[in-house]
Amino acid sequence: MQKTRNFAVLINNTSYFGNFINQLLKQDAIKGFEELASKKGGLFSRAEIERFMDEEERHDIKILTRNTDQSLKTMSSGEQKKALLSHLMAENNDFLVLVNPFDNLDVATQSQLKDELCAIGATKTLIQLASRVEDILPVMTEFFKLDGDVLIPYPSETSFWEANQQNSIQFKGVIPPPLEPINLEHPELVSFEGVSVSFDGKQVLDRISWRVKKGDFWQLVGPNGSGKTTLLSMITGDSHKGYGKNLSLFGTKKGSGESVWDLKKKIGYFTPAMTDKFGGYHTLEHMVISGLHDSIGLYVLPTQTEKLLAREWLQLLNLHDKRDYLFRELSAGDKRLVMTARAMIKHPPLLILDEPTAGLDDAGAALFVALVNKIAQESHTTIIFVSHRMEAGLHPQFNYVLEMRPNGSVGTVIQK
Ligand SMILES: Nc1ncnc2c1ncn2[C@@H]1O[C@H](COP(=O)(O)OP(=O)(O)OP(=O)(O)O)[C@@H](O)[C@H]1O
Repeated sequence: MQKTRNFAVLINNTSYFGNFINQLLKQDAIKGFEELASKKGGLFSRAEIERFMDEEERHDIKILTRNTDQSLKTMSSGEQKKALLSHLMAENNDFLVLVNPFDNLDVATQSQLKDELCAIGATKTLIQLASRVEDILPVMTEFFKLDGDVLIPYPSETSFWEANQQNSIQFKGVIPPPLEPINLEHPELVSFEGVSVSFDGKQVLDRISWRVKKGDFWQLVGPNGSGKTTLLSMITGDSHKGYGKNLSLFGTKKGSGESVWDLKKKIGYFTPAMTDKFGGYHTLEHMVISGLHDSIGLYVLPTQTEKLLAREWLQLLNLHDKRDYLFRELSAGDKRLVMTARAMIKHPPLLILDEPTAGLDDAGAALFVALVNKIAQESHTTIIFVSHRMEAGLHPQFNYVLEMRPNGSVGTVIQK
């Protein structure tokens, strides 16, 4: 029997992969992929999950979650991906296009999905678009790179790997200081003491005790569905689950006076979803300055001092030449650097980065990690970095590891 041909397509933050995917799914003939013309394909991607989520929320149409009462939105990333994959398999497609299939997944779920995809790839053609070379499935037989909208074929697997090695990256310059430092009296920013959380009678977190102090650098790690987002949303005030629990933020017991707005002033927050639905018709300069006004995008005239500070940040990020570009014109990697500068410009006591490298290519992730390490070294800001992937090169002082148990996740501190 002839071996199935599977196609790896390396993408980076300047690849126009939307067009390529549309052509594949419209059954057009694409050079190098001719055998797929007139075949039926399915799409396995984050955007597809979001499309189904929209269907549920706006039109009340449950497709991926037909067999459960839970909504797609409240499922963990792993649960959402499983639901999409079984839907695609039931559709009996001839081929599947996978877009960064392992993003947002913890190590164990990644490895399960990897096994499942390799098994599928033995009989069904896979086209894997990958931003990270380490994600490329071992069943791939054909290798391409998508540069802008140009598909570059590699004559062999070896030539592909040789051409795509990574080098380490450094920033030049220092982290610009804040306009007005925010002074905190209390040395402890976050203190969970035996906090448990349940949803619909099912316990998700079991007696969490976690203390985060001034200047700490933490990585929060845990499998999909272990409760990382739930923990973070109690800190940022986006979940009411923290009230009535033994949780103190910046020295004040949650629910005893401080408004969510007061809390948000002390926290810089970034997660890639923040800009997914954002039009981005603001210049880079205004985006960075907007962090001083707690908005995304600037809706007031900036002062000269604010402009000077934004200039320093953009110079550090090597984006000063693009200061008048619109945010939407940037690559995904550059957008995240700008959003981090925006979150960091006032040097908040706490900076939370929720899966900030998901979907970035190797170069983009390495640059992002270098910026976070630099912020940790050169500022007094406490960092909580959430990521499933042990980012090569990230230097946290501690890991807070959530481990799933039948009665909810328990947490362990690991000093690095
Ligand atoms: N509002 C909600 N209603 C019902 N269940 C919920 C709700 N929010 C979260 N859950 C459930 O709680 C568990 C923990 O979810 P959470 O999103 O905090 O995990 P996570 O570690 O952030 O996952 P991931 O890494 O996939 O994002 C999951 O089983 C999820 O389905």
